[in-house]
Amino acid sequence: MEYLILAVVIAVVAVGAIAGLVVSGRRRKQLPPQAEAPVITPPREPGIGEESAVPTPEPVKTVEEVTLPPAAPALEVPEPTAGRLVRLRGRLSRSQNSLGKGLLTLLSRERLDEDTWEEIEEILLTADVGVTPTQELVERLRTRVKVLGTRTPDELRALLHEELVALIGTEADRSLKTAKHEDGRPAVVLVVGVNGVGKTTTSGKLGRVLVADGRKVVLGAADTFRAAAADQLQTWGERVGAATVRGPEGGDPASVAFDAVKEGIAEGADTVLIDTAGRLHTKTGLMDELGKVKRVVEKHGPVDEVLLVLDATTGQNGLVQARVFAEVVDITGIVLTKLDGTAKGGIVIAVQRELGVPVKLIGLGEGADDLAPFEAGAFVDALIGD
Ligand SMILES: Nc1nc2c(ncn2[C@@H]2O[C@H](COP(=O)(O)OP(=O)(O)OP(=O)(O)O)[C@@H](O)[C@H]2O)c(=O)[nH]1
Repeated sequence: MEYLILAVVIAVVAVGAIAGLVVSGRRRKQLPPQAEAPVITPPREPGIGEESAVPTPEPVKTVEEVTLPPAAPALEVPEPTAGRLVRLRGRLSRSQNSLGKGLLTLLSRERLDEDTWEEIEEILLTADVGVTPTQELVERLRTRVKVLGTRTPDELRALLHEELVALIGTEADRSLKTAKHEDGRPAVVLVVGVNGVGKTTTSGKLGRVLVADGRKVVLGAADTFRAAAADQLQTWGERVGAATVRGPEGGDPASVAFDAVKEGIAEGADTVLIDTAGRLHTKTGLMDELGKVKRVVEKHGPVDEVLLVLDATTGQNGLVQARVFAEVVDITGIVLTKLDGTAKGGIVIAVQRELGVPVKLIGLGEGADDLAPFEAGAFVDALIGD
């Protein structure tokens, strides 16, 4: 009996074991196939010239509202300077009517008696030609008209043209020294004159003339008397992409001028154009201050041009001012402004005679490009017509 019980137990255990093996085999079959092991490639060694650090992904940026600065205004392209006087010749109409046409009418009279010559003289003096040049011109015209005998209008025009051009002079060097020096230093131009003659406007217009001629320009606002003058100059500069150096209102003009040249050197500019004051905050005289500005600027090197701005409408007053300025600084050229608003075009002749310095530029209006290089022939053409 005991054997029987033992046999039954063994049989049960055996059956249980077999059943367990079958079930576990089935289960094993149901397992999903093992996923393939990922291939891990070691990071590539950086090549020559590549970044050694492993690039980290850019942090994700969130969208955020920003106010963009207003777009810079487009730079203006100034008109070329060549031929400006011809383009602006109509602006000389007041001088043309009273000086040019007046002279031609008188010279065309059948009989040129003493009274007529006196009238001719009167016209020249009224147009501010000046006493000595007037006498010289009348003398030459008298002689040449006598030689000519009968006169056609064309002959008279040619004669007057020739004599006026000779009086203005064609020998003087009217070019502006605005090219960079060989050592890389920029040319320095000082713009001087009493207040209200148009210095700041002229500096701005001249900046445009230079930009039109391909120069890189830095402007110096050394007129620290009038804050608006510095603003005005800066606006002129911004229109054509020229930087402006300025100081505090009432500051030292010489120090602004010095800094402007320093900036011009640092920027590799061709020309530094310095607008000076016509009035001062300090008790120092205008002329003392101007002398100081020039001396301080010359610590960088000699000044290349000193342009005296004169208002053509002020006539003989302008000549008095010119003399005073000439004593303090060596004027190298004259700018006659507001010739569009006067019949006194003859001032060109008088002022050159007075100072022995050529008129280099003339202002013929308030427009940005209404400043023209002066040419004797084109000027006389405009006065007496072709
Ligand atoms: N019609 C005419 N007006 C001009 C000419 N040049 C300058 N002006 C005007 O003259 C006025 C005086 O010019 P500014 O440049 O401010 O004179 P400024 O000499 O710098 O004066 P301060 O800064 O006070 O010393 C302005 O209204 C200019 O527009 C010109 O050629 N023709």
